[in-house]
Amino acid sequence: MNIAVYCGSNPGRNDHFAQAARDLGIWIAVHGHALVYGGSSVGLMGVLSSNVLAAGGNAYGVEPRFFIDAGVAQHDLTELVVVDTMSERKAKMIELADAFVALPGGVGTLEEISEIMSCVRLGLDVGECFFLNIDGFYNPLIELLHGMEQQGFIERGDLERFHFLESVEQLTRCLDRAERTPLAARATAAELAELRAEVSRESQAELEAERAAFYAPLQPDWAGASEAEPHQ
Ligand SMILES: C/C(=C\CNc1ncnc2c1ncn2[C@@H]1O[C@H](COP(=O)(O)O)[C@@H](O)[C@H]1O)CO
Repeated sequence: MNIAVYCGSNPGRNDHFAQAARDLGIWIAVHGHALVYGGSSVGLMGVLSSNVLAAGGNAYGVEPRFFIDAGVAQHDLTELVVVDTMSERKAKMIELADAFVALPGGVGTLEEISEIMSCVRLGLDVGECFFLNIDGFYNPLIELLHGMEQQGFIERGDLERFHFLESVEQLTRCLDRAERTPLAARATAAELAELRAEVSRESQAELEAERAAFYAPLQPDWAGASEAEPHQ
């Protein structure tokens, strides 16, 4: 599956964000998926893509020419698709991807995932829309969406199609399930809540083992330094 990930061009101030980008990148590679992303080497985008590549996965960048000229494109991508405008980039990423994930980020991330939310709401069947809500980063957006529903701007059914997950473990379970489920029969938020409850210590241990196996051949000092406390 081609997984589009939108995230900050800055790393943010919470180390859990980079840890999540790293874990998601490794998971994408180890599980034979491909990353579709904005193509930059900076911030969380850089952490994510470099970990996909380092773990032997495929990463497709879609980068406007002016960012390449500014020197922020990631090196050694599987393919760098060069476009002229930000609008072209968004359209190309939608064309290439089967599922869409927003990690923490700034207004660029919000703009990109908002287009996906809008497509999902209009029933355009672009693919499922996930938010990685690390340490409650997206809680204000959840609140805003509920406010929109209460004020009659969106329907409860719309809300249920935007999936907010609290950890990489929960997200990857849902991505696995999205891959196996025909678009028309994909999960509602209630079903995903049930699935979240099922996420066991075993799946966390599995991810930890994958990460440990990946880092084992590397320098022990920076492998250790990169292992922050697991987040939940
Ligand atoms: C290259 C310049 C400044 C460095 N800033 C960025 N570099 C690369 N990509 C960026 C930059 N700023 C925004 N983006 C794009 O927006 C999305 C994420 O943005 P967010 O606002 O950080 O969430 C992502 O698609 C980036 O491509 C000087 O021109």
